[in-house]
Amino acid sequence: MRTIVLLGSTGSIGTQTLDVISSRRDQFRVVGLAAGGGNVDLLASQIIEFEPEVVALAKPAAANALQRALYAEADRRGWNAGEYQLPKLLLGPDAATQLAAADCDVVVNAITGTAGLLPTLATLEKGTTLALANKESLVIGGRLVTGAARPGQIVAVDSEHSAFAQALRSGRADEVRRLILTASGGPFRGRTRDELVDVTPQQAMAHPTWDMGRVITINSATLVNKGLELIEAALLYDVDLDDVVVTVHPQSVVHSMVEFHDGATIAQASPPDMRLPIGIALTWPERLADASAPCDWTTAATWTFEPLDADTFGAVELARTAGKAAGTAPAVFNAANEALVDAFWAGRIGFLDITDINAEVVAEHLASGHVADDDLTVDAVLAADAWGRARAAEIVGERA
Ligand SMILES: NC(=O)C1=CN([C@@H]2O[C@H](COP(=O)(O)OP(=O)(O)OC[C@H]3O[C@@H](n4cnc5c(N)ncnc54)[C@H](OP(=O)(O)O)[C@@H]3O)[C@@H](O)[C@H]2O)C=CC1
Ligand SMILES: CC(=O)[C@@H](O)[C@H](O)COP(=O)(O)O
Ligand SMILES: [Mn+2]
Repeated sequence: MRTIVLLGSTGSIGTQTLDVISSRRDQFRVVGLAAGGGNVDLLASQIIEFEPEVVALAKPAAANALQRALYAEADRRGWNAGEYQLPKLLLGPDAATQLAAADCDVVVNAITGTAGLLPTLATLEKGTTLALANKESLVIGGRLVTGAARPGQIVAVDSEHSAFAQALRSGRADEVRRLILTASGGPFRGRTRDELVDVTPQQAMAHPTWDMGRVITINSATLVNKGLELIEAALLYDVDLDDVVVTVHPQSVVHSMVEFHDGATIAQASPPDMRLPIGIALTWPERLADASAPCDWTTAATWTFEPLDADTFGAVELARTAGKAAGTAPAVFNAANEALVDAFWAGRIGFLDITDINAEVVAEHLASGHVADDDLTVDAVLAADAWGRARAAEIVGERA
């Protein structure tokens, strides 16, 4: 029986993780759940269903609503008031970080954005296996995160990085030549810059193959997600950023590949379903039987690969620049992006501005204020994060 703490339980990865667990109660027990507080009804039903001992809520103001939702849910199930025991509640912005340090076998970090950094570090410090969906914490924390982890302590949930881990089992580290990172290309694959000027958030949300949370879906449309994943791959598997190449594979069946020095390429293929990488992350190094359906080899299928249009989708090369600069540069890249995605969502900037303004912000940071890897601290990362957000918002304001 593996005990699980799930951070970000009400989101896309969070709900799919609980879906994996719900039919395997003999293998997993949920001991803690954390959420932001944006969906207390869903959190309440998860609490009743999985009976965690502790629940963390980032917004203290949502606590009363959660308690009301819990009693309403218990009532709906016909339980008497005395039959229902409230779990211990942790409240506030540090609640998920406190929960990450609880006793358990695996912490799944499925929070979105920078808010995942301190929970990631708390999990590693405690010595617990970290099933990492929150790529942002690794990207912005860089060597602070990898340096805090013992070998194998971080297990990737991200589909491409799970694919790398699976393919890497085919050879020794010194036999690896390159990592081939697949990208769906997003909803705007094949379009020119001119054709992207007026696209709307709703169009950007129409991902061709995956149903995901808002930020990662917009990031897939700009290819910022692939930029974050490039840095994530280099950090997780200790390869040079120039040895991670992106190829566009619109079907999202080949989840990534490893090229070895004899010319062999090993790919991991399965229909796009996050329950496979979530399942293997919960049980790593073993596979979780029947986590998802395999490919259907009885019907015709075509898998295509094409080069990335880096002129139209500049985010990957911008990420490579930030990743090579390392230190606080990836934190600024990520923070500016989070602010710019919000601005795009609110209709204050256009789609192309997301990457164009981010490039300005990163360039300014590299010219002044950049803290190098050797001097990196958590405070420096958080300060760079705050600066990146503020500077991006300022430029948005100047353009309004
Ligand atoms: N969705 C996917 O298929 C994939 C996602 N990922 C990565 O996984 C992470 C999660 O993505 P996704 O599930 O799509 O995102 P969602 O937006 O769907 O979910 C985010 C979750 O985080 C919670 N949350 C937000 N802030 C806090 C906080 N301060 N403390 C605790 N919980 C918080 C939200 O709670 P609430 O809304 O209730 O307030 C919600 O449960 C991201 O880093 C993403 O890049 C990686 C690969 C695939
Ligand atoms: C499912 C997953 O891992 C996402 O990160 C996915 O990769 C997004 O697809 P894109 O390739 O469009 O960014
Ligand atoms: Mn991914």
